[in-house]
Amino acid sequence: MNAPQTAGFSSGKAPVFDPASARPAVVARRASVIYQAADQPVHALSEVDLTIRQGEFVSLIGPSGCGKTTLLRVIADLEPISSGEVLVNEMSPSEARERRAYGYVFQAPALFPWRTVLANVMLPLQIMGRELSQCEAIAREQLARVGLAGFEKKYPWQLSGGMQQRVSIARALGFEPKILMMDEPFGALDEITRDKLNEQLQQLWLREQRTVVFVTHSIAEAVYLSTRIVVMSPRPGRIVKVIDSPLPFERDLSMRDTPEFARLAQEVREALAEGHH
Ligand SMILES: Nc1ncnc2c1ncn2[C@@H]1O[C@H](COP(=O)(O)OP(=O)(O)OP(=O)(O)O)[C@@H](O)[C@H]1O
Repeated sequence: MNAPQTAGFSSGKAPVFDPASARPAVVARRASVIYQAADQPVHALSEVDLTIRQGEFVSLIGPSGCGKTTLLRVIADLEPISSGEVLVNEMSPSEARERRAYGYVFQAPALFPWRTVLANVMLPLQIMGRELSQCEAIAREQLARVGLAGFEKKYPWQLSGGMQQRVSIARALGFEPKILMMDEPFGALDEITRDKLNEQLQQLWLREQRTVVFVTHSIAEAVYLSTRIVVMSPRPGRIVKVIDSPLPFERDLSMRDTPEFARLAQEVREALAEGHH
């Protein structure tokens, strides 16, 4: 794993995770998921071993059907494992879910069209039983963090796709989850919007030091955002390579033109190709 890179942080800003001392947020040991389909069982995940440390930004990348979403769902207690073990903050995924460890952002923003932007972000906090004024204050703060101050009274359908996705990120961050799970959150967006959101998400991660598990099909996105890239392969769904990023924690989009970025992208591409054989 890489040495912690703290250069460039302004004073008073804590460095992002130190791999040497960070505790494991997620541990999977020989975790398998077999779906019982009508004709034959589907090995969606086969003996996956993976440790994700607190504060890491980990991307899962691989071709369709390699088990990325299944792995995300297993970690978030949305899918049981058939065998093996998964621990989240040293608890079972269901215990972690009860303690509201997760924030989940899906490919489609999944906002309620009849609720305003503010009311959408407030909803999970209200369900948790927080006081209304507190819910509103937190929701306003989270919206400001994703650059949506001033849009509180709008309805989701009055916003662009990228803005809607920022609302769902604000909603997921509202109850301060320890782990942010993101399943291809920007897959449906145009490239320019996607670049902008990638940049904002990277800055958010840098600021908040939250653990992020991120599913993507895009090599460039995985390389730009991640501290570690998990390359997966289908039939059966498995991990073929885990790549530590040598890039510094502070990034901007121009970094994509550097030789280091190109080298890392090439390494991911090769691992994906190997997994296809
Ligand atoms: N509920 C289910 N019942 C049966 N098979 C399933 C179920 N969910 C997923 N699968 C199968 O398990 C495998 C892994 O699916 P999964 O959605 O995790 O892959 P993925 O890598 O996220 O794919 P994509 O990139 O297309 O979203 C696939 O072969 C899929 O068809």
